[in-house]
Amino acid sequence: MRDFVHTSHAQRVVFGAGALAHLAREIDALGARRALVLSTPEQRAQAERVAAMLGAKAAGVFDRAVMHVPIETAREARELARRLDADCAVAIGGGSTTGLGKAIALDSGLPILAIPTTYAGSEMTPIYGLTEGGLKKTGKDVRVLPRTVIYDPELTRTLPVGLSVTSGINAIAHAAEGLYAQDSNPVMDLMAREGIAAIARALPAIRRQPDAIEARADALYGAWLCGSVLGGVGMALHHKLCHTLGGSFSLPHAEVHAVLLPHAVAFNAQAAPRAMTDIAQALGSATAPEGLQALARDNGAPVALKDIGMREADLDRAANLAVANPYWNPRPFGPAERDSIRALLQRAFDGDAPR
Ligand SMILES: NC(=O)C1=CN([C@@H]2O[C@H](COP(=O)(O)OP(=O)(O)OC[C@H]3O[C@@H](n4cnc5c(N)ncnc54)[C@H](OP(=O)(O)O)[C@@H]3O)[C@@H](O)[C@H]2O)C=CC1
Ligand SMILES: O=C(O)/C=C\C(=O)CC(=O)O
Repeated sequence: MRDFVHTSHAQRVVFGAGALAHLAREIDALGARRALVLSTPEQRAQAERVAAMLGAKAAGVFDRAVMHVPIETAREARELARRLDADCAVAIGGGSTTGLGKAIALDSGLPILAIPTTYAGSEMTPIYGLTEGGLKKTGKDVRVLPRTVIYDPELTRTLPVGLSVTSGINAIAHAAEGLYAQDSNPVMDLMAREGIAAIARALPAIRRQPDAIEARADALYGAWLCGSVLGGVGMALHHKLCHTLGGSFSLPHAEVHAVLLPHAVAFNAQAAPRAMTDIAQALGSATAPEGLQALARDNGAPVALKDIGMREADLDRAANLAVANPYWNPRPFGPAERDSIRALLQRAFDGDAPR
């Protein structure tokens, strides 16, 4: 048994088909009076339904959430929360909406109740992202950690199959990197293995029948576990590459995770053999990188950066950016490994097998 330190986060999780019905009870349990409901513009109708469920406890709806939380949007939402005298925020949607809630909490300490409708996992982490002047910055602050999370698989039935698959792999990425994180521990490892296995069995079932509630529940359960791993331990090479390509080249978040994960894991294979065994076993595959690429390909997700908007001419700059300020990784990837990272990105660009 390794020595380890584990910090538990205080969060309340309400899980189950139809769990949204407990929303008003959960607002009371938070000790809040007036909730600002957050959503993307496209999910406004759903946010209004949530506000209607809250009745007098709803302070209003702010429907401007977009990916990567532009600072201007965060400021507008903070100001509205102040003007409406909201004492909590309800974020219903994917990681973009949760991220907006976090931006409000970072400034004001307002408690967040998150109702995730994708598998991104942000609701379980104290990590926030903010984009200012075209640059995305991430940080950690326990104030942004949602206090309550309502996981209702009914709300994910409408998530398109393509997004379900890439978002599920986004969640798996948290667990995979958690297994080789510098500060990994046996509790996080358990959650990571179980989370990967739950999502790996859910995605083919969702592809066959997108509104199958059992499969949707499995995927959301997996997202909870994998998100908890991201919230509990550090990120490594894979997340660094995704943040570089998402933040500086505007590639779509979940898709970039789906394409890069097999390649980042292959890069780390020799440095993290125990994690490789765990990932492969959870996927039921011969090796971790093969299993991850097969999970994407067999379920119709993209496997090449060239298919999700990356320009080959930008690969050099992407490699430079990624190695300039590296995250800890079991196999270091600073400026001295720049050519290996450039080669990894080329394989991911072409959709080659990971190695
Ligand atoms: N801080 C953290 O710990 C983490 C942060 N993130 C951040 O979260 C963002 C990505 O999150 P992600 O969830 O992938 O992206 P979004 O929240 O942008 O959601 C992706 C898409 O899913 C659609 N959608 C969401 N729920 C449903 C549903 N139930 N039915 C139909 N469509 C739905 C949205 O549609 P529409 O636009 O119509 O609403 C949107 O187009 C990034 O900014 C990333 O950095 C991700 C993981 C962890
Ligand atoms: O890459 C991820 O899925 C995890 C973390 C982030 O996206 C950080 C953020 O909130 O921008």
